[in-house]
Amino acid sequence: MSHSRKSGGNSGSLGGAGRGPSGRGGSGKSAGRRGDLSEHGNSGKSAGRNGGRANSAGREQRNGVRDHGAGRGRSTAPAGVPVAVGESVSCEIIGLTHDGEGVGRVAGYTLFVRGALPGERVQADVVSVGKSFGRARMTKLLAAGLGASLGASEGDATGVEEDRTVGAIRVEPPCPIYDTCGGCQLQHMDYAAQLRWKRQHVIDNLERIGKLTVVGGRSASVGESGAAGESAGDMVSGEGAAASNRPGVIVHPTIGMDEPWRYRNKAQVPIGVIADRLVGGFYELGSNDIVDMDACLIQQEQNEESVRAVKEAARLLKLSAYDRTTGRGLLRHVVVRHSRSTGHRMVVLVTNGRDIPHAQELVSLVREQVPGVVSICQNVNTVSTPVVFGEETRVLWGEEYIYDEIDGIQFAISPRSFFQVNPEQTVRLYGKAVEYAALTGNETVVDAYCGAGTISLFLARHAARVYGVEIVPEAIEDARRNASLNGIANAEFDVGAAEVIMPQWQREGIAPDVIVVDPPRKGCDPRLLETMLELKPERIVYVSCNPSTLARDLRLLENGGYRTVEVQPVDMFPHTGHVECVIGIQRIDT
Ligand SMILES: C[S@@+](CC[C@H](N)C(=O)[O-])C[C@H]1O[C@@H](n2cnc3c(N)ncnc32)[C@H](O)[C@@H]1O
Repeated sequence: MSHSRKSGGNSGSLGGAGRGPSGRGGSGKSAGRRGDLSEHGNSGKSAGRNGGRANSAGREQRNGVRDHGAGRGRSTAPAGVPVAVGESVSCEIIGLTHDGEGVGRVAGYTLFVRGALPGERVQADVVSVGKSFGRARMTKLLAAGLGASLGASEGDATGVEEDRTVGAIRVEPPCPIYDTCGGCQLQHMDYAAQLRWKRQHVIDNLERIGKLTVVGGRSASVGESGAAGESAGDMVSGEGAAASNRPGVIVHPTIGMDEPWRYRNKAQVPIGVIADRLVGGFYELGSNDIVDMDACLIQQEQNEESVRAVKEAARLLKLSAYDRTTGRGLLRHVVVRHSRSTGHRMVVLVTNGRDIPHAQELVSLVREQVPGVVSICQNVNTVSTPVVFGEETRVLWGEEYIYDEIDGIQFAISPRSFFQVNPEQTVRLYGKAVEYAALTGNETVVDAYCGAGTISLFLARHAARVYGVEIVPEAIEDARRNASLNGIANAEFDVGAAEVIMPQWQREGIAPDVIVVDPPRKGCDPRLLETMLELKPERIVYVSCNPSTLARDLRLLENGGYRTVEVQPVDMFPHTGHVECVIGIQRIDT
């Protein structure tokens, strides 16, 4: 197909780009080891993980343990709510939210219980109550949860068989700071159970929000939308729901990792001050306080080493740390990347201002202490915002990017480019995307939300032509560089919002046979979905990091003449509540 085209569209910040464990929320290890029914309740540890700062009332009244309905809870509850703040209740846990809170029921009222797992019965202190749900923190495990509560087992390709697992699902989290760090949410859950829960979480969203019929699925029993505030359910009408003459959607077992630790190739570490000392680690669960941390079990060791080196150098040179409350201080974040395939490392200092005192000494110290470092960059961010990166990036020493390789394709990655953080699982994720695209070599393919062109280049090996669109200009520069680096001539890229660029392409006569979308957590823009329906590609492949927005978008596609054929969850972020999947979607009249 020939056409003339111009680049255009917005240049965006990376604010909406990030995904993966960024980590608020979490679950506690308060209630102890696998199979241990009663020993570990009421430990001081549980407080850090469970109620955050809002739970002092619960703590004060912990001795007033009682089953729901009797006792001395304070009557702060709205009318008709059967529990009160400070009350200790016993409840059954019937589900798990995406941020790792157990979903409990007390007399029909929903309590989100931090630290509790599906199938367990727990004692919990109520820390807040609202009209439709409340929050509690677990103080004691009363009865263990069994794997059967999580839906079908792994190894069951269709989801039709029932799970036969009866083992307890609670394990001792190996991380020593799991109680306080907000990075992981599921370390206290057996890994096989995590994989089953992730699949079930996808099914629940497809059924509840997408109104899809899933082979072997069950109706979602409890909505999480009220708590999470990010469910897409409200945006979907019941119209066109679950057309009964269509075959059900197959949701495959989650593809997990053989060794689900030390997988992250990128760390993004906030810097702050505790007792006049520069610290860096993660935000404490439910707060803006930074936990100083040198080791993280889901990070590649090389990243820990790089962050440690920067912190030590900054302390030695007496660089100031950014104070979020006053807006003063220099060093805001340290972002590091490591490539297992090339051994290359990148260090990015995100600073509140351009001038770095002793910049050359800093660079020398980092180079001495970080083997394999090929790129030391500075990104300037002077705005009071939770977004990590500012608009200006410059090289302090070495290259502008590092190289990585996935399945024989080389990638140059610059500081602000999105690049999947779990390289081992990325091969599986992209492999599925290519499989569901079912390319013969003759197709025109669009890759919307293409980042640094990663999926595009995988697709280009099997397609006639690939068009990628992405909102971050540097990522598109990377994508173009990556195409030429690999001698791939049949992929081209435009900068801009996919919902703006796609209609332009449509006017220019580009008619894709297959469209791949891989949006950020908020899902696809409605204008993009509309354009996709007008373009009528034979197949759509949706890569999603958020089952609720995925389900919302699938409903719109189904109403527009498409059928969701199969869903493959891939565990990109073990021990966190994040769930990634690839979806094969077919135009009904094909
Ligand atoms: C989940 S990432 C996927 C990147 C890529 N497919 C990959 O696997 O590396 C989502 C990407 O969408 C980009 N993005 C966010 N909003 C966008 C928009 N409206 N139009 C185009 N790209 C957008 C982000 O910058 C980010 O690179």
